[in-house]
Amino acid sequence: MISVEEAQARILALKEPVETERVALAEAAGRWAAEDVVALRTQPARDLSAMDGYAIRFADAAGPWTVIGESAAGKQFTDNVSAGEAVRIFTGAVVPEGADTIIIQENVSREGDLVTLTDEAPKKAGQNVRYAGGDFAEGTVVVPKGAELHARHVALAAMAGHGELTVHRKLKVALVSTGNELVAPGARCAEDQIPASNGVMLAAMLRGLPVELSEFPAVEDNLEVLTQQFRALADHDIIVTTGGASVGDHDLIVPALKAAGGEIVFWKIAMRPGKPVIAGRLGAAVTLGLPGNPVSAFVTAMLYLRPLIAHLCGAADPLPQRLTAPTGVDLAANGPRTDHLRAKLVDGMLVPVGVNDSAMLAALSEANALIIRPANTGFTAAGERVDYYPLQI
Ligand SMILES: Nc1nc2c(c(=O)[nH]1)N[C@H]1C(S)=C(S)[C@@H](COP(=O)(O)OP(=O)(O)OC[C@H]3O[C@@H](n4cnc5c(N)ncnc54)[C@H](O)[C@@H]3O)O[C@H]1N2
Ligand code: MOO
Repeated sequence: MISVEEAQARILALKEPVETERVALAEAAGRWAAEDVVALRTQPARDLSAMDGYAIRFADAAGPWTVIGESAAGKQFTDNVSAGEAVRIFTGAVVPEGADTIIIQENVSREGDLVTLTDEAPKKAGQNVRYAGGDFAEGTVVVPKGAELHARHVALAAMAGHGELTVHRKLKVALVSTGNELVAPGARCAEDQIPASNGVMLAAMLRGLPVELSEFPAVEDNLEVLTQQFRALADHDIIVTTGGASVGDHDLIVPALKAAGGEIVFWKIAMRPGKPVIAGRLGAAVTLGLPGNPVSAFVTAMLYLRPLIAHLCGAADPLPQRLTAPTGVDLAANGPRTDHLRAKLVDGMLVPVGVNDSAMLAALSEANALIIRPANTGFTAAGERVDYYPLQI
C-alpha cells in the first residue's frame, strides 16, 4: 500500500491542468489564476488625501491659511499651493502641487477663506497622504499564477486595471454512486437498504468549485451496467465513483473500469478511513474510486478529489490546509496506516469526538477537525502539538 503523500502525488501527476479561458472578474472568483496578474496601472496613480480637510505645506503647519481652491475625488485642483495657502480637500482627492500634508477639518476653524488651527498642528510632513504607488506600481505581479482567486483578489485585479482574467475552464466531473442497497435520500428505506448519502455529500463538497457536475442515480452492482456507465463517461475530466472499491464479490469498480478499457494506476492507500481508493484512467478522464463508507468517502474526497480538481484548474497549492494544535488528551500509538481522528477544537485543544468508524456520520458531523496520526506514530501525550485538517465543509 502506498502512503497518503505518494497517493496525492500520483493522482495529481495523472493529468495536466486543463485549457484556459478569459472570464469576467466576478466569474473568476473561485478559480485559480492561470497566469500572473500584472498591474496595468499604478495605485494610487497620484498622491491622494486619506481624509477630509485642507491640503497645506508642512513648512507652515502652524497656519493660518488662505483657501485658494478645492480638490475633490474625480476633480483635482490644478494650481500650485504656496506658503500660507491651503486647498479644501476631500478623501480620495489628488494632493495639489506644492502641498505635502493634510490637516483634518476637525482640527481647524474656517471663516470665509481664512482657516486657523484649533487643535494640535500636524506632526510630520505627509500626514494623511497616501503616496502614489503605495498600494502597487504598474508592472507589479499583484496575483501570482496558481493563486486561488477570492473576492479580495478580483477586487485587486479590478484596481490593477483588469476587467477579465485568464483562468482554467470548468471541469466536467461525473459522480456515480454504486450499490444495490442504495435508495434516494428521503425515499422509503427498507431495513436492508441505506440512503445514498455520498452523492449529496460530494455534490455539496464540490459546490463553489469550477465544476460542471453530472450526477447519476445509484447504479446497481452489475459488471455490465457499471462497464457501460464508465464507457458513457469517458469524455469527462474526472469520473468519481463511490462504493464497490473493496474486495467483496459485489465490489466491481476495478473489473468494470478494466472492461471499459480503463487502466488502474493504483489501488489502496495506507490510511484510515479510506484504504480502498482506486486511482485510474479512462480515455482523457482521471477515475477516482472512493470507498462506499460515508466517512471514508468524505475523507478521501477531501484528500484526493478536491486537490485533483484544484490541480486541474491550475492551483499552485492544491492540497488541503494543515494546521497544528495541542491534543487535549493522550493519543495511543497507531499502526502502519495514517489515521484521521474525528476531533473538535475546544479552547485551542484538539479533543477526539465519538467513534472513529468509517460508517458513522454523527461523529464526523460533530467534529470540526481531523487529527492526522501519520503511520507508525508513537504515543503522544496530552499537550503535545499534532497536525490536523480543519473541517470547513
Ligand atoms: N475483506 C475485506 N473487506 C473490506 C476491506 C478489506 O480490505 N477487506 N476494506 C474495508 C474498508 S476499509 C472499506 S472503506 C470498505 C469499502 O468498501 P466499498 O468501497 O467496497 O464499499 P461498499 O462495500 O460498496 O460499501 C461500504 C458501506 O458503505 C455503504 N455505502 C455505499 N455507498 C453508499 C452511498 N452512496 N451512500 C451511503 N452509504 C453508502 C454501503 O451500504 C456499505 O455499508 O470495505 C471494507 N471491507
Ligand atoms: O479504510 Mo475503511 O475506510 O476503514 O472503512
